Amino acid sequence: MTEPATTTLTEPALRTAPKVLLHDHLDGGLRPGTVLELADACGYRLPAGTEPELARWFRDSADSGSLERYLETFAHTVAVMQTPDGLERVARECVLDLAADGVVYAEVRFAPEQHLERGLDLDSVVEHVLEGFRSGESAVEASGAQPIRVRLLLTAMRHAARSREIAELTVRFRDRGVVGFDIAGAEAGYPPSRHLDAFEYMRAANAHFTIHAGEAFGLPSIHEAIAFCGTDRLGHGVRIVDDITVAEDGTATLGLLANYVRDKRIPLELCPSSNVQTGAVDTLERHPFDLLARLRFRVTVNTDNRLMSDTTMSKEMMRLVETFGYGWSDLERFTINAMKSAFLPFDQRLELIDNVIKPGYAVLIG
Ligand SMILES: O=c1[nH]cnc2c1ncn2[C@H]1C[C@H](O)[C@@H](CO)O1
Ligand SMILES: [Zn+2]
Repeated sequence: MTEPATTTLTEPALRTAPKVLLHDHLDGGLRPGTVLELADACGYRLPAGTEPELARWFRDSADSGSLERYLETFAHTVAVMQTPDGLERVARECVLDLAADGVVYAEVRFAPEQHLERGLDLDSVVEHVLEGFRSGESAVEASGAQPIRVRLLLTAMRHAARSREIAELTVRFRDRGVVGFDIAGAEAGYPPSRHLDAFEYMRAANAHFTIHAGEAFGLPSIHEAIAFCGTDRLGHGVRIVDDITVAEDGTATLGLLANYVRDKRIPLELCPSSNVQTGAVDTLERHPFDLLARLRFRVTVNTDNRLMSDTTMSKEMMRLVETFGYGWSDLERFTINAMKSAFLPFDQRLELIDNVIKPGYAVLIG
């Protein structure tokens, strides 16, 4: 009897592998064609008039080397997500696009406070997005494709002052598809401890949250997110590498904070392409992903903003494969890391690991 052969690791093969996505912004993942159509419908002026031009505009503008300038591009996606139809369509297409890429579980986030410009209130903004998710999930199921589960995280903008309200909104919707809370936006000058009462509220409610930290700003921001705010996960957290010294012979020495993050298995939501675009790292080759993976940090692979980075989960994984030489077993480990770190109840995480992820990679590994 011949051994089953290992499937060659190509991008099309990777699209068939079960993938888990923890860090993806709803307003960073629109289809360029949808941005154009929605802008047309509401009379909003965009910086480009055709799909390829607009796709390129987002990617090039996001390639700025600065988080602040990267974030400016979101004005154009947020502008077309102000109506029930706009929100539902974007949410539905997000689910369809992730499913087509082989994602089996995703936590997608957005900031409801940015979608009130045309009279919607916070609760209805969330309801429309959840409706779009449900519609997308049903369409995937009806098509006979591999099912996908998509849950929502609610983000508060760190420069604003609505985090407590958004934390309460998260808890209000906890049984209807919202599984966690986050803060995002420019990091420098807006430390996570500014939003302490929101995090204390979440902890008192036994509810989950993640914090964008250690992206544009270094260790102090990660320290605050963990020690003062009690975050469950780190959004990016890539600058934890500043607390690791690597000697010429390759031996790594971890500082107190890096040790704590590794000991406590605090998940790192790493977003390789986005990190290069915002200047959090110089190049993909110099991304600490591989060092952190070898040191057995709880690393996960994420897209951050599929439109701005012109990426997908399969592309992000393929870039890591090409840069660091990973094989199927590594990708399976990163996927299981992500599933273990999801804000779903434990039994559902286990079920996806045992019944979907492991069997999926077993076929590919051969
Ligand atoms: O990588 C990021 N860092 C900080 N903030 C971000 C990042 N990507 C997107 N955002 C912001 C811009 C969006 O409008 C907001 C909510 O999704 O979150
Ligand atoms: Zn992000």
